[in-house]
Amino acid sequence: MPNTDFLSNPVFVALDTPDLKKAEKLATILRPHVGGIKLGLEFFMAHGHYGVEKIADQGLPIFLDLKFHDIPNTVASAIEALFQAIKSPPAILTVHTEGGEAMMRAAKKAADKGSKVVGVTILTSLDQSDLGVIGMTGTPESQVEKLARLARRSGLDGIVCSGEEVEQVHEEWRDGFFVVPGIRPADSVVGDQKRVCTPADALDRGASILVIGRPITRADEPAEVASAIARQLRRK
Ligand SMILES: O=c1ccn([C@@H]2O[C@H](COP(=O)(O)O)[C@@H](O)[C@H]2O)c(=O)[nH]1
Repeated sequence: MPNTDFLSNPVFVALDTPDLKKAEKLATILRPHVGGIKLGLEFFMAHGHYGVEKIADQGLPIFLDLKFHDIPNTVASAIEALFQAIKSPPAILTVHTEGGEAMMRAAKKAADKGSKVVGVTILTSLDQSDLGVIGMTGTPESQVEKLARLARRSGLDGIVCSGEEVEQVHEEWRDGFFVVPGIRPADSVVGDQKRVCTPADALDRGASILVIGRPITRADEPAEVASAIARQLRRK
């Protein structure tokens, strides 16, 4: 069974690097200060399930953020292949909600061996004007609400959304699991994120876990930043 012991510290640090040694070093120094580790496409492309297992050996729950988006058969087969290859299933997996209901159902069924499956709604790097350019009408909030309903109806465990929408969605889906990236402690560099929120605000609004990458991993002292965030969240 996957390690889901992340409720004591809701911070999942995103180790977004293709460098296995660097990821292992960061995992080692951050392990006492975070609740889990998020690995994404650039790490998986470079090291596959072998790399995921190396990081999982450090004992923290793994959120494998591969954002599956394809037809139902392909997504289900990809998840089954992952589960056959990997020693133990990741605690959390992602699919794109825009893949539709049948795809989400197939993903959840394939992942039934123990991973939570959450649906990515509107990426936190997009704002209202970006949605207009790709032909989406409505605000990010209204799109996220609509996609959250679809994810829930499709049997997913929860969604990925920004701190700007999580309160509203949590009101409607009380037992949903809400993953919130786009987290920026006050004064940190926003970079390519557009819908951002501080760690404390995201938690107050109903986030289940917070995904934090560069504000921690690119700090001069990553462990100090992670530990300060954990202390701040514990005081709440
Ligand atoms: O909407 C989304 C979905 C996923 N992410 C991922 O979260 C981290 C954020 O990293 P930062 O360095 O803290 O910006 C990254 O791995 C993304 O792939 C997201 O940002 N937004």
